[in-house]
Amino acid sequence: MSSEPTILADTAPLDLRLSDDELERTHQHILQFLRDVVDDAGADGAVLGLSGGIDSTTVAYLAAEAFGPENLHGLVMPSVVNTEENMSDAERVAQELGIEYDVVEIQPIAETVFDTFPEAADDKMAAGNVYVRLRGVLNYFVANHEGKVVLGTGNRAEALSGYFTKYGDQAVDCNPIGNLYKQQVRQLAAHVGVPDDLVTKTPSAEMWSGQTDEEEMGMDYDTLDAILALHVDGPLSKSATIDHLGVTESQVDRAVELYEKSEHKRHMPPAPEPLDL
Ligand SMILES: Nc1ncnc2c1ncn2[C@@H]1O[C@H](COP(=O)(O)OP(=O)(O)OC[C@H]2O[C@@H]([n+]3cccc(C(=O)O)c3)[C@H](O)[C@@H]2O)[C@@H](O)[C@H]1O
Ligand SMILES: Nc1ncnc2c1ncn2[C@@H]1O[C@H](COP(=O)(O)OP(=O)(O)OP(=O)(O)O)[C@@H](O)[C@H]1O
Ligand SMILES: [Mg+2]
Repeated sequence: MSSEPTILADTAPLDLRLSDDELERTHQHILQFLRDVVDDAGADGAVLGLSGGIDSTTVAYLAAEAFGPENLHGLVMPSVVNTEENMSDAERVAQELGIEYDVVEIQPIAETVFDTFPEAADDKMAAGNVYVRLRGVLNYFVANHEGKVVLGTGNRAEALSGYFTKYGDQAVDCNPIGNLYKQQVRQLAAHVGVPDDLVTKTPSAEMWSGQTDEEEMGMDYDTLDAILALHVDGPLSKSATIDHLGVTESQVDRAVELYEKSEHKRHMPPAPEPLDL
């Protein structure tokens, strides 16, 4: 007997989208969250990296609304792995919102790092993580100097699947959209006025040329969101999840694998238990 569900195989993935009322309440809740983060830190606004992708664009729109565009500083940080389209979209976002922004070419900095261990530089994952971590260094360089906090752009699907670089794009002071699954981020993006072409753009971590999140993770975000929400983050068993969503066993296994392998990224680094000395 095949383990592939037949009756439910063509059903749409679980729709996690919020109602209009829920969406607006979420919007206001995040605005208040952002104001509280800045106030509690006694900060003079915030810094964030702008990639031209939906997550950073949505956070930029929310932050500009929460505490004013004059208090937001965007950093666009291109290297050889970024497309010109994404980098010009990132600048377009900053210009549209009227926020201060700088374009910082990080390729020369990355080359200095790569020269230290040339064999590691040929490892696309290790090298890709260098770009991500360098952006974190620059975000904090500016934040320290300007008395600002660093805004994260991670969403719930990324957090649960560990789809981020440890101490790279994870190195932030708060995650305003951290409770939202990717499909909810898309919904909120449209709600706050993010241009359509950015809402529908294919998600990419851009750690190497041509990378797409969905190809690397092995499924589209709607499917990943749904498996995470129902099974990893929710009450359904594996077989019930397969039946309910019409997904394959290997897709559920893959989502669980991503979750379990990244457990270490969701905790402070452990130290040995205190000894009874
Ligand atoms: N069990 C364990 N306990 C404690 N530490 C453990 C560990 N396993 C690995 N580690 C440590 O973690 C390191 C691996 O983690 P890490 O350095 O993060 O690297 P890794 O998880 O291998 O790669 C990052 C992943 O996140 C994706 N990403 C990154 C950045 C942005 C985005 C995006 O969506 O924009 C996506 C990227 O495409 C890739 O799939 C190991 O080298 C080791 O130091
Ligand atoms: N070239 C870049 N310049 C500045 N910041 C960047 C750049 N690339 C990535 N980032 C930062 O790293 C974050 C994580 O990247 P990620 O790809 O997950 O988000 P995104 O690009 O905003 O959206 P999407 O996931 O849809 O591509 C970005 O939101 C952004 O803050
Ligand atoms: Mg991206």
